[in-house]
Amino acid sequence: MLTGSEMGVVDENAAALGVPRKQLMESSGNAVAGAVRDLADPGASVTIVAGRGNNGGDALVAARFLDDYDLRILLLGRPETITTDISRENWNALQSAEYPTEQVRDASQFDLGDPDIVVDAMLGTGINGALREPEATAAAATNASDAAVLSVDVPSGLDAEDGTLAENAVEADHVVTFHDTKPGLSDLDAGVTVADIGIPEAAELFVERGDLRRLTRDPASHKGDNGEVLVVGGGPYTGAPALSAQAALRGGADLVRVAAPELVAREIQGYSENLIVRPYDGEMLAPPHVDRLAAFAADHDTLVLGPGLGDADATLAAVTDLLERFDGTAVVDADALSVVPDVETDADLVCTPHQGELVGMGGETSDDWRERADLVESFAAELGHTVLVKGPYDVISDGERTRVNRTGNPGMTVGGTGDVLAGVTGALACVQEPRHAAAIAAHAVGAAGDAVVDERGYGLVATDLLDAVPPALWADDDDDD
Ligand SMILES: NC(=O)C1=CN([C@@H]2O[C@H](COP(=O)(O)OP(=O)(O)OC[C@H]3O[C@@H](n4cnc5c(N)ncnc54)[C@H](O)[C@@H]3O)[C@@H](O)[C@H]2O)[C@@H](O)CC1
Ligand SMILES: [K+]
Repeated sequence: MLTGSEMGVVDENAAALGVPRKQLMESSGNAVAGAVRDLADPGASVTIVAGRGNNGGDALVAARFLDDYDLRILLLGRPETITTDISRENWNALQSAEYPTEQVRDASQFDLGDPDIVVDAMLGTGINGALREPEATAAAATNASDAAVLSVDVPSGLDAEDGTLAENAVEADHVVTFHDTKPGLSDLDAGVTVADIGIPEAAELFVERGDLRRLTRDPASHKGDNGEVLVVGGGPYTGAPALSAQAALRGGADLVRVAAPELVAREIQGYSENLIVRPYDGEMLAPPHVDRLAAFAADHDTLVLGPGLGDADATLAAVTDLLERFDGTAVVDADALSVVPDVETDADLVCTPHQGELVGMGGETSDDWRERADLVESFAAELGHTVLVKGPYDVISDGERTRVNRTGNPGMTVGGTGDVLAGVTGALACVQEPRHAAAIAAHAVGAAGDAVVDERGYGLVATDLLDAVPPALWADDDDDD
């Protein structure tokens, strides 16, 4: 099952793979026509009630496949108010080809007549709230008629995010939905058909720009609403935690703090005035620090644990202890990864190993990315956490669902890029499910690296990625919806 917004992600991923939505609309329309044929023989009267969005567009396409039926095509509203280019193009095609179209300029003009079939294409996944006019009147007339009602994608009035049905929704007898079923459809007293509209499986497997649609930023949000990240790192190394923390800021977090040993805290602060550094005594993380750190960590949305910590026994013991006392989301990277297989924690972990670290954790790898994807999935299931294995094809899995990211380039084998990835993942995990955070971060950091190399060639360094992360996350690349 896919929600309406998940469907938007998949559909834009399909476009990124070269299968644009207009092609999908053609398939959807064909599927709608097929469903009409299943209900009545040629010659039957079919009234298409089309809204102004892409749901209506699907039915406008269907009309061209139903030349042997007695058609009426009603557009709810004026053609100038059609909301998408592809729907408008399909409307214009019907005009040019002299199909029997009519415009319903306001609800009082709506006359459904007495057709054998009503194709309900008023509203699909783009609905918001109860039906407004003229859809409300059209839905009431549809519900009152004796016609068989075939709804396109969802009955108009069904919210495909949560499956709730508006009180004035269309009462469908049949639904032809696209690609996958939607929330709420199984509760209806209607026959539901799922039509394959030619979305490649890769649109769900590969992380593509459609995944960036999950990122939203509330215009009314306040400092903190977009995430507070605590980076626990540093000791033997200072650059790594500074990179992760700056990357978390570039990844959209509001507040990023670094907890680091006193010995190196000033040095870490010295890299950037954007960082807030909280020192703890000594020169490396050790068990006596955990009490204070655990309390501090609880005030943050996510923890990024590992960058530059080193692998001293005392440090790893402290990492274990900290994870056992934490119940939020933690991105675990670098030396901290080695404790994960044995740790008992209520936290949701996102582990970000490269293939060497994966093997060190007890996972298996393979040169073949498909095989590796399967291995990572099993390993994530075994751990009970999300795993992002870095490589030319990054594999992200929570043990049940597995994604593959293909951005990035050989210039990114340089040190520090993993710290950047951990930081961006930590930021995104403040506002996304862990698996989405990891997938989007892998995609964006890889794309940032690609942008830097496109511009300047190889020889990139990790700090180059920082500036390139925001456009890779938020640049609006949307073509047509
Ligand atoms: N996303 C996808 O993968 C695909 C989507 N397709 C179709 O596109 C549909 C979604 O299209 P859109 O996003 O354009 O949205 P819709 O066609 O569902 O509706 C959008 C329009 O409805 C208006 N509207 C919203 N709430 C309303 C309410 N309560 N009362 C009256 N009007 C309201 C909006 O202002 C907007 O003009 C899907 O349901 C499906 O039929 C297909 O063409 C193929 C692929
Ligand atoms: K509909």
